[in-house]
Order: sequence, then C-alpha cells, then structure tokens
Amino acid sequence: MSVVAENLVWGVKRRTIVADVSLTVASGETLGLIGPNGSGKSSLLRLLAGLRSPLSGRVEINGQDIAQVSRKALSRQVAFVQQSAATDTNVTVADVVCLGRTPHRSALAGWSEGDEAAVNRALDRVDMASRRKQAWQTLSGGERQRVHIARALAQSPQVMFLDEPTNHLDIHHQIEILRMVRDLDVTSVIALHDLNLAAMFCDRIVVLEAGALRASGTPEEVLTQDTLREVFRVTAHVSGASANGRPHIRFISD
Ligand SMILES: Nc1ncnc2c1ncn2[C@@H]1O[C@H](COP(=O)(O)OP(=O)(O)OP(=O)(O)O)[C@@H](O)[C@H]1O
Repeated sequence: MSVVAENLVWGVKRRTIVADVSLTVASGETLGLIGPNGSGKSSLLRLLAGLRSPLSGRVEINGQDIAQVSRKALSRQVAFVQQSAATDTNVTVADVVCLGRTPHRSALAGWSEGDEAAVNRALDRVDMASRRKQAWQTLSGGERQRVHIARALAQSPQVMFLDEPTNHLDIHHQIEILRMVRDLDVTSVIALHDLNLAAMFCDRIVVLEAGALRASGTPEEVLTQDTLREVFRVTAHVSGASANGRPHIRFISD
C-alpha cells in the first residue's frame, strides 16, 4: 500500500509545526524520517497515520483519502508505534499484544486461532515469546518498547508508522527490529535519530528542518556532509557507499 502526503500543514495557534510537506512512500518501501529535535517528525507521523487532522493538505493510503475512512477501517490497515506509549499497568505482556487484534474482531466474535497465531508470531518476532505471562509493569524500558512493536505487528498492518522505535533498545535489538521492519512486506515510515541506522535500513530518507522538508532521496543522496552540517550542526565524514551500497557517517568531535 502506498502512502502519499500532499501539502500537509499543521500547527498550533500562530505557530506552524508541519509546513507544506509532500511525500510519497511506495508500497513495501521503508522511509526514514530524520531531523533535529523539534523539527516535526512526530507531528508529521501523526498526520500521516490519521491520528491528527491537518489544517490543510491530505493523506492518501492506497489511493484513498484517509479523512474519508473510518477509524476502525483505518486501524485494520495502519499501525502506529508511538514514542513511549502508555499502557494500563495491571496487564500481562500477552494482554497488551492481544489488543493489537481489536480492529479485526467484531463485538460478537470469540478469540480465534488466527488471532492467537498472530499474537504468537508477533511475540516471537520481537524476542518476547517467553515473557507472555510477565506483568507489564515489571518490564524494562526496552522490553516495553518491543512489546509495543509486537502489538503493532499483531494488528497485521499493511502500513506501519514508527516513532523512534529503537529508543531504549540495546544495539542487538535496534538492528533486529529495524531489519525486521525492513523485511516485512509492509510499507513503513520510521522516525529515527541514529543516522547510521537510517542509512543501513531505509530505502529512502526524508530530512525535516523546522517542519519543512529539507531533502529527500536515497541515503547516499541525503546524508551528505553539507546536510549534516547545515541541518544537524555537526561535522562529519561520510564514507562513500560501502559493499552494501550504504553510506557510513563518522562524527568528528573537534
Ligand atoms: N500539541 C502541541 N502544542 C504545542 N506545541 C507542539 C504540539 N505538538 C508539537 N509541538 C511542538 O512542535 C515542535 C515539533 O514537535 P515534534 O514532536 O513533532 O518534533 P520531533 O521532530 O518529533 O522532535 P524530537 O526529535 O525531539 O522527538 C516542537 O517544538 C514541539 O514543542
């Protein structure tokens, strides 16, 4: 399923936070969203996922204007992994992941084998199958993050929006989660701070600066020394595409 945003504008009071952003994500593509703190990544993700309405502009998922699609219908197609999402404390890991099945169930239908299989597969994918009975409030920050990703996977989405999904994760799980998202047959948009991980796992990257789209293209096209200096205010050496065709950034401290 493709995602197309046309001239999205959003803000509060007189402040424009997302400034006329247009982008296209092809079906199955992994798009990285990068930019400094406060550049509008989370705000743009929420607009793309239909969690917030733009002041102007529109979002189409699979050719349909999401403003015309019901919440429930949208949640059968679209999953959103929020930055440090809250969850009721008195539940188990399995309870949280089972919630991912809600959009696919009718009020009268019981829990099906298909639901159970989707939950088990999701727990397996994030390496949490052995913790299904553990109480949510006893999990570490990284484990909670992985369970939230499992809930999104249990939703069997065709489009995933992920806001800093590698927050709290150790390097093994950062790589595992991003590799898994890239390899899923799902269109995804991922806000990321780690530019080398963005280079490794994203097909294309969009750079936001003060709410506006500053650059977009392949990692090699976008992650240039000039962009890093001008947008992120860092000095860095970018080595050309290595064997895997991805640039590598080395930050220079003085
Ligand atoms: N509801 C709101 N009311 C007022 N200001 C807001 C609101 N939502 C976002 N902002 C402001 O808009 C700007 C963009 O926020 P956003 O969370 O989208 O940035 P971000 O790029 O995701 O940042 P970070 O990298 O720090 O997570 C910030 O300055 C933020 O304070």
